[in-house]
Amino acid sequence: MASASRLRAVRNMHVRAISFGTIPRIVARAFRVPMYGAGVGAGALTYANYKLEGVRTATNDMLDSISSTVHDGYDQASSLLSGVSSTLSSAAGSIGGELGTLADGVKENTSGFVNGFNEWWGGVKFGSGSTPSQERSSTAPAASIPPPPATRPASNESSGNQNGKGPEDDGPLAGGAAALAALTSAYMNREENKDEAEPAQPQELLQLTRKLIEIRQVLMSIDQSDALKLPSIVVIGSQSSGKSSVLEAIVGHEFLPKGDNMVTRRPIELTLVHTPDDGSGGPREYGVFPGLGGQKVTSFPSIQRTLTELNVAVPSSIAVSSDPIHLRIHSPHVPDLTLVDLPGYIQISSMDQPEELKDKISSLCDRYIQEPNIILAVCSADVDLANSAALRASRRVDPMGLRTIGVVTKMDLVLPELGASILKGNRYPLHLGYVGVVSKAPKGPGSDKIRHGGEAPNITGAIMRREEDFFGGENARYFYPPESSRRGLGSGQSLQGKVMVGTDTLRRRLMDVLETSMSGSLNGITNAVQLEMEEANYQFKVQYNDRRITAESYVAETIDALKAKFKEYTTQFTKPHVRAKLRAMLDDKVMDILEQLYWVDKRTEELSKLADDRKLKPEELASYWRYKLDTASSLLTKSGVGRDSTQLVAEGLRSLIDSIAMGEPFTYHPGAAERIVEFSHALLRERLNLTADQVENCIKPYKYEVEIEDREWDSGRARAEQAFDLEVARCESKLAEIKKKVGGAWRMKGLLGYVSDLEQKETERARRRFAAVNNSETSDSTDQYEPLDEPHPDSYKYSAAQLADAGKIAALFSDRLAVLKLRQAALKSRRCKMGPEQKAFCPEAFLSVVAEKLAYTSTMFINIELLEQFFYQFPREIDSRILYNLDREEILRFARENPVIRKHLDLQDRKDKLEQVMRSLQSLVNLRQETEPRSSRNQGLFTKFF
Ligand SMILES: Nc1nc2c(ncn2[C@@H]2O[C@H](COP(=O)(O)OP(=O)(O)OP(=O)(O)O)[C@@H](O)[C@H]2O)c(=O)[nH]1
Repeated sequence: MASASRLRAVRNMHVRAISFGTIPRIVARAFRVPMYGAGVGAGALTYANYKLEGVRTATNDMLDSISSTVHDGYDQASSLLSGVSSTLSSAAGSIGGELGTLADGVKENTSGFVNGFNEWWGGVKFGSGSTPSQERSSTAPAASIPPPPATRPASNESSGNQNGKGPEDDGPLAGGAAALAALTSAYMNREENKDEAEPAQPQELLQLTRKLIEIRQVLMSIDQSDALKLPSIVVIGSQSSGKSSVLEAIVGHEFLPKGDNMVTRRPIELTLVHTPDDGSGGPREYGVFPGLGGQKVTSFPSIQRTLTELNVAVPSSIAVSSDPIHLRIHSPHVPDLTLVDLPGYIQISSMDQPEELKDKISSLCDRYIQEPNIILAVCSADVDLANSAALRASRRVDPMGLRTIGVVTKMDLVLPELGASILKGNRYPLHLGYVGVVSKAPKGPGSDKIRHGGEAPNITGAIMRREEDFFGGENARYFYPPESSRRGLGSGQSLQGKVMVGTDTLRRRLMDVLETSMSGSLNGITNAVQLEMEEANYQFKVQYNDRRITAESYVAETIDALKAKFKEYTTQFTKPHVRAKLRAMLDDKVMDILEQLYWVDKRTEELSKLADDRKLKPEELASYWRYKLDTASSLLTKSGVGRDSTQLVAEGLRSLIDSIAMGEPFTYHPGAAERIVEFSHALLRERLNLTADQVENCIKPYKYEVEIEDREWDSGRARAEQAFDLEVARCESKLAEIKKKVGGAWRMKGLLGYVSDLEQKETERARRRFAAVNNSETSDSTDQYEPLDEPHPDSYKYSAAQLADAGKIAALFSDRLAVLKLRQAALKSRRCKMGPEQKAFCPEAFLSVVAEKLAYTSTMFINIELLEQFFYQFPREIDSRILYNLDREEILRFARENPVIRKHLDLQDRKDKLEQVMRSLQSLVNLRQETEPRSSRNQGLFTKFF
């Protein structure tokens, strides 16, 4: 039997793994009608508001104009500021009459105002005009913080002033101021009657800013290059200087991360979108995190929580990340602004912070304070400005202070006279000036509400009241210079003597500066976008021949291609193909059975001789051989053919699907590939048992009786012959291989003799051992037998064990070849050709016929129960589980997984967005050209501030 198992090992060396080797491997302002010409009809208060704005604008524009005139005469800003007084008084005299006319006109009616304004407009030299909004000034503190009672003119005092003189007494400029005061009073009364929470929000303002903010967002989504950057306001300051409080005061809600352990770890890019209440009942105020799915977050405490989580997610070992958090806040109470909150400058790192943290924060801030951004340098009033990290940083990049606004927080913590002197900016002058605020969020019933999960109230009103209390009353004399001082402006006081206070003033200041800055960037950005757009169009033409694609079309094409590939490969599963595969599997089984029952049986030679006996009738053949044939037939039919054949076909299908899922383009879509494999395998699992049972049932009859026709016998015998030819050829080639290895025929012969001797000696040893065990007297006889091993001529080249192994294998192949040739001859004998009744003489032919019948029947049922079902269901499952199951986001993600498609989509998207931005910019440029005097075009940001 040892020999039998060795022979099986030899046979298995020839058994090719049954596999489907042929399965491929790849199985913006609607430029508001200029406010001066805007329709006025919304009632006296609105009307007064307009006038106030107009007069305020006119007054400030006059000053700007004067300063521009002065500027024309002086090269340096510092010379302007020191030399302005004489020029200013003469300039004031020359335009005072016009302003008086204007103020009178204001008192009369709207058209009077417009006419007066137009007169003034025409009369004043615009050395530095710019957009209508640029000509507007927001630097009038009186508009935001009501003048103190002592100085606040009552409405019936509107024609008077502090000295009890009429406007005429003090000249036209004072007259204008009186008109301004009267309107201020009316305006403030109106403001006081308004919803506390709602700050003064000139609805006509900032359309340009809004459009450019929209454009900025589009540009940011396609390019981070400096050429395509529009300005933003960057908030810098030392830790705890009050940056967050200022931003929250502007927004009107507490929403920024708070905590002791440096909770601002990432830049927060904040876009405020003024969204008037549309009366639809939807949320009036909400935040949107574009990076987190773009859902509306209507609760400011939730926004705060999200921001805190996103910040503290930065590991303390890194402490600061440059990856910005984008947040949009929509509210009827916010202006259109873009702001960036940055981590506060620190002096020294604490124990749990990296040592280089100070430098990291500094370089992060440095990246943001580059042009064209506006720097909001937040300094605490109770800390000497000389120690302000924010001012130091801004000076490095903006030495002239042309794009830096100083915000002095915590004004309540210093004496008012000290606070006012800081705001005058004499020590560290900034052209955009300093604004003093008291922006600490009030604690009150609102806080409790938040703590209990309620909606947070708007804090703007409370902050404004607190600021009014602080900057008004007794302290007003420091922050609101008396009228004589204001007039003093005209008699030579420095512009720097003006102080700006209050969060609302700051808000307006920011709106104005940002708008002016944006407006100044208009031409530059338009040119840059034009260039980028042309380049993108060119690339799109060259690379893709203007062929547009969509993520949806890519998904659809991919699915179609998948189905087509699947269909193509299914041709390998036609019935003849499947039958051939099953036949190959069963033929292999037949060989195993023959080997097991015949080839290792010494009497097989005898069977071959009996076949030559012409007189011997089949029924006369010894029952031994007939019984052997029945056993062989049972082994074949009862070997689990149903399961094995179904498994084989299912494996083929699995390999097919796997090869498709692993091939292009699914190499880019591992998620989809996994899903395809998953559901297809599940489908196969579902069908496997059912099909196997069906097949097993259908082949059941063959387990008991196999009827064979002559025709079937002939082809069975022919196939058996072929199988034997192949087996003989394999044995011969194997022997030739060994012969070559050992060094030729005679050496081979010697080796076989050597092995034969060894076997004989082994047999002798076994015999002696057996005798020794049976005979106690010769108990030590195992040691007595002489050593039988004799050296082989090749033993100097190979070890005895190697020689023995090679020899044994050679002997096995040699024996196998002998028996195969014997049976080959029998198959070709006359008896075997006679027909199926000779089956006991020719078991090879009989088993071949049975294998063919099993393969045929199995194929038929596998085709019906497995293949047809799978081929029908697979394409439908692809549709339902992949195509129809993807939402828009998933489709986009799927398409972008393919780098080729991603590149195509990115360029197409870039081209489209640049074209869209270009259209918006072009309409803004056109509108500006239509609405502006030729001389006032193309002015930069800072011209008006000189
Ligand atoms: N008295 C007073 N306290 C203020 C004022 N503004 C802010 N604070 C307080 O100053 C502390 C720091 O204010 P924040 O706004 O958190 O300062 P910050 O610069 O954002 O701090 P970091 O984000 O840690 O850098 C808080 O306790 C505020 O309540 C103010 O105008 N007056």
